[in-house]
Amino acid sequence: MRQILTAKQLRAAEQRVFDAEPDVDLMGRAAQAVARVTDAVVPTGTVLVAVGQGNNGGDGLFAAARLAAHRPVLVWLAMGSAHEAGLEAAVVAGAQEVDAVGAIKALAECSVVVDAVTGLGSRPGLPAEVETFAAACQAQGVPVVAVDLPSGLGADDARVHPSFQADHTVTFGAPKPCHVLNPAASRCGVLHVADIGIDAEPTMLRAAEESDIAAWWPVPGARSDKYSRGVLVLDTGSESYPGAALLSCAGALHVGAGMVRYAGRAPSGLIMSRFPSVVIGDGRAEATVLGSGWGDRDNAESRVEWAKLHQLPAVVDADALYSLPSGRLDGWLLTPHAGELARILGCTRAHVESQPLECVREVARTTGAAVLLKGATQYVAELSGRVTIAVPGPAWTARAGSGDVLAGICGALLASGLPAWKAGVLGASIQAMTAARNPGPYTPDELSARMPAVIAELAAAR
Ligand SMILES: NC(=O)C1=CN([C@@H]2O[C@H](COP(=O)(O)OP(=O)(O)OC[C@H]3O[C@@H](n4cnc5c(N)ncnc54)[C@H](O)[C@@H]3O)[C@@H](O)[C@H]2O)[C@@H](O)CC1
Repeated sequence: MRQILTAKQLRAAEQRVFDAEPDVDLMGRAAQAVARVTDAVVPTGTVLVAVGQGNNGGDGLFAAARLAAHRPVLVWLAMGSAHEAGLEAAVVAGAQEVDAVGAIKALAECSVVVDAVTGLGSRPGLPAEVETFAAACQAQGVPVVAVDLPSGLGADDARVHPSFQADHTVTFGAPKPCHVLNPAASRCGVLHVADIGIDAEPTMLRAAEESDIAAWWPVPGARSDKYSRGVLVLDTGSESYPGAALLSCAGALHVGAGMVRYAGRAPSGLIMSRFPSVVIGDGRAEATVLGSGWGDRDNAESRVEWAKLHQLPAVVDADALYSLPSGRLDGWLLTPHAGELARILGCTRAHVESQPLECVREVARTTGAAVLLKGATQYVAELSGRVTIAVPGPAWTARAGSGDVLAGICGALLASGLPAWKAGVLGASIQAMTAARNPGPYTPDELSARMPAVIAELAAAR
């Protein structure tokens, strides 16, 4: 599990290191990591280091000094002044200074640019000259290694602003929100988290890794049976949208539900012809899935209320999200995408996309349910405000039907006895991981059929 630290938290962690060891050279360690990644990404040719006036520029200058020992290095003091000791070290090592015009001209011969204009202290956006330079790097296809974060982004911000588009970003101690929240994360390229001796303490924002998914996956044991593995009732699909019923069955069955009952309105013959192990009708169950493919169902409220009355943990998806019963929904998992979350909150989709953490936490706080916000980055918020980001995957899954499969997956995991937040994180992650291992435009049901192999791989790795 990776802890994600805000700029303030990282600075506090840094201060603890300085308090314990006042002479520690964190900047030297940061510079070493930047130089190492730069050499690994583009081993030869001229390096152009764009430098700002703060400590991020200092990292860049000490990295320039290291690089100048074995390859040509140019430095551009983009904000006029710069970290004095860093500049001296770079010049002594042989780095050549260029001005703004020289920096743009030099791009034609450079093999890599190091962006050390701003880091943790970054205000969003760039001065015009730097913005022109950043655009020129991209237009000319010169690879960019960003120090801590692509200058122009805000460390704690999901939004994009005029910024560098990095191919690689070297950050220190722990990822910051901009490295994991989209769309900002899409400006970071490959993220390298360098250990410079700063410890990341547990925070309210963290990112799950494949090892977590392997450790948490509910693998049956010698004494397991269909009931102990969990019975799931699917109330999904409708006459208008029978496909959603099939897709939720596919999701639930392919991640190992002990038993799936189908109690929705799609024709039972259709379900049986595709999934003969499904039992038709209500009955004993440990969890239910509501809403996928309901369309404009007339008794939506009463069906959702029914689950609450029977204290049946529910995955609430799609249209059922607008029929939530009053009171706390402890143990439930809501699975909205950004548009659905916006409708629940009464705000715009753009607002949800620019403030995903705040929005997903708000719905978890007001309902008591865990909330899985689906999208390019998938967040699971709990009542406590803790947010776990699921393992990311490729955009191949961004298509109709993926959400129906995901609801079935999460339902099976909920029925197995997992807490709702964990069912959400595991469900979103297994779909993403399966897509990553099977790149291509597989349909959501085809992809679900490949999940058992991924789950077997995870189980074998424990
Ligand atoms: N905090 C830590 O634990 C460590 C920090 N280090 C480095 O220090 C950095 C933080 O240093 P600082 O606090 O000096 O902050 P920055 O170096 O990020 O930037 C602060 C300076 O940039 C200017 N600035 C802010 N936004 C700007 C913008 N959009 N365009 C142009 N100029 C802008 C500010 O006026 C200020 O002078 C980190 O990102 C990292 O690179 C490392 O040396 C190692 C450890």
